[in-house]
Amino acid sequence: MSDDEKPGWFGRLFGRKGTPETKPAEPVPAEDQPAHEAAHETAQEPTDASVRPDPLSPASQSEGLPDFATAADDVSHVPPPASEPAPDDPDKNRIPDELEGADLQPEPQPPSGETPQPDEPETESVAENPAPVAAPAEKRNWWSRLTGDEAAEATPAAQLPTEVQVPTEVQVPAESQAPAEADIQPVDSAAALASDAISGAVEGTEKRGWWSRLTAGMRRTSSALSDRVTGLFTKRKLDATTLEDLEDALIQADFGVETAMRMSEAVGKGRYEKGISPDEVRAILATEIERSLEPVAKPIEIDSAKKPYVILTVGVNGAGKTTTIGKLSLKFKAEGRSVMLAAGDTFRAAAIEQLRVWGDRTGTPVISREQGSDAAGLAFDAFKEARENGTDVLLIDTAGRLQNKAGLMAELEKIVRVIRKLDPDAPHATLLVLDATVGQNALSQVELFSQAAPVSGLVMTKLDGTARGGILVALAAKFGLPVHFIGVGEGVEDLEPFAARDFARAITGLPKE
Ligand SMILES: Nc1nc2c(ncn2[C@@H]2O[C@H](COP(=O)(O)OP(=O)(O)OP(=O)(O)O)[C@@H](O)[C@H]2O)c(=O)[nH]1
Repeated sequence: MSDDEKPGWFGRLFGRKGTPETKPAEPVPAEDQPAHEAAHETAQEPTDASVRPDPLSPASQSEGLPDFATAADDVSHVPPPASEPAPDDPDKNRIPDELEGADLQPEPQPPSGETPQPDEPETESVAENPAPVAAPAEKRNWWSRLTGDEAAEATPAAQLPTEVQVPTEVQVPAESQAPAEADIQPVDSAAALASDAISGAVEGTEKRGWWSRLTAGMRRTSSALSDRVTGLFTKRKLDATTLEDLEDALIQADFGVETAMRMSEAVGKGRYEKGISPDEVRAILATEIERSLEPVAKPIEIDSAKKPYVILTVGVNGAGKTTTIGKLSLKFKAEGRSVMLAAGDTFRAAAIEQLRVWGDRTGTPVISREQGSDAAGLAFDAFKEARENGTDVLLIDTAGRLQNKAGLMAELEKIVRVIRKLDPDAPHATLLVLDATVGQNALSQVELFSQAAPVSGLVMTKLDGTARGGILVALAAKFGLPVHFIGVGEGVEDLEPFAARDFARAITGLPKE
């Protein structure tokens, strides 16, 4: 069979040759979307269809399958956003009246002691030089502590099939507040989470370089891919069947149909009926992957003329937003920048707690309010305070939300509208945090989050929890959005700026150049 006759993935699926993949859709800027007037939202969530963009053809073979995230049950009771605040009231260091109490109505979790005063937001400033973190008596990973399973090494996500992976949610009672002292021991799951991530770095218990972390983190994907390549190309001449099998292996690793076809064609070019070694194939794949990723591997650039440089983080539940903010705050501080955190995930007590602990441990001020406060108002006040303090970077956390829930996405639009009352260019960066273990669902997350917020870059977490790390290449091919950071573990050193060559070599199992 010649090159031309070789059917692609769809061709083999439907018995046709070379069916082209659906043309990628451009992410839609929030400004181009009809304004969701939050006050007009009803408590009833619209159906998926009402928020999907223009009927797109399936972007992948997994589209149309159940959304992995719809199994989550912690968002259905979030009420719609309400009206906007008055931005022209500069002296109020609290939620503007128009916003006060009008937004999230979480499940009641009354604190055990005093009732927080809505007009006096809890604003925590932590000393710039935190005490060293105490060594935990026994270092176990988060999942094993949560489950009590000593043997558990893999993350929960790593143990579930892609389609049903719903990130672990741990509800922490509101009364579990983090003490202000810097030498605290974790008092709850959220605190433990942040504490573990930081303590690994502070104590230097795992002093490994990034390449070692990256290759270890990518091992599930690289082993699966490498094994297939070895199996396919050892002592075999290259023919159409071998290339089809390679294409299938690449699709299984979530590279996307179009990219998989392009990569297998690159391997086959001029080599039909000749021998090719597995290492040569890996090298060709690595070159193709690097070529795809090079244009999107862009570091985040903090414009120091903007004080603060406002970074909004968005994403679905459990994608790793809060953890990423904690890790980024350490990086920015290490660069000599002053940082402030805004606990805009006002929906989940554990998330507020988690960010406070990150703040305590990294010596970063955290603006937080009681659970259920209005997130847009909090973001507005944090921005104002950071500006008054001359803070370099303000990182705003937001509640996890499913990309197909219109009410929650409208709330995100509201946060953006509200902070733009202080600076029309804000947020200066909007990072969409994507959990690699969700596979092809990440494509729809990019599309739909881009409609609610001006997504300017991606952070991909949990590449260590999946054998389908090729999704990053599929995302690059489809959207071309900058990839700023990738995460390969829970530790603070497991998030690093994205480098195309390193990633390409790690995912194909090649040594560092
Ligand atoms: N294995 C692994 N786990 C990660 C990574 N990044 C984050 N996590 C874990 O993912 C879990 C969820 O992270 P969070 O930061 O709480 O996620 P979130 O997006 O803020 O969650 P919500 O508040 O529910 O929206 C935590 O257990 C993190 O430690 C990563 O790169 N690898």
